[in-house]
Amino acid sequence: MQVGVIMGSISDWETMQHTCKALDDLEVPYEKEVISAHRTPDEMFAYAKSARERGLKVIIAGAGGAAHLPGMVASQTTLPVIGVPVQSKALDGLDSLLSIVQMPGGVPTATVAIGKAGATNAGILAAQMIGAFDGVVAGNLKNYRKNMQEKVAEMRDELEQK
Ligand SMILES: Nc1c(C(=O)O)ncn1[C@@H]1O[C@H](COP(=O)(O)O)[C@@H](O)[C@H]1O
Repeated sequence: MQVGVIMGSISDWETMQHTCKALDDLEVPYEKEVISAHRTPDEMFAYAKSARERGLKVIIAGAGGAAHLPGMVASQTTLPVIGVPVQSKALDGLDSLLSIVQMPGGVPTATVAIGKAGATNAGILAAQMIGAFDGVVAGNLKNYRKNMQEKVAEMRDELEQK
């Protein structure tokens, strides 16, 4: 597996399924797991520490509220970590976003937007990181962009009918 997709709770799946969909579309092999820095700290450390030797290239971590999972995973690996802020009920995901993005200097996490669009972008960004060194994935990304452009062309046709 090239990408590890982890989430703090099964309740994050509604968001994180969009990360998995993007990786499926781009044909990047991934594994998925529920792991929490707060609720399963020992497993979180073991996962992060063993990630590189297990062959992962990128970790995508989604969490909501006090979203410490991406940052804590990043502290235990030198693989790139992409954090997905899950939209929380109480604060609409602003808490998740700030918990993930405001890392101290020296331990970065790449941070995407809150919710579905961010989750999709996390998958694409991971593919782009891998595609920097992998011609097959780079080709899949090129096709993905081409499809997007074709969809915009369809929108233009549709707009003309309005
Ligand atoms: N932010 C974290 C972490 C963590 O950062 O370790 N573990 C769980 N959670 C978050 O708690 C929220 C509510 O979880 P429940 O729905 O299980 O109560 C989820 O969005 C999860 O990501």
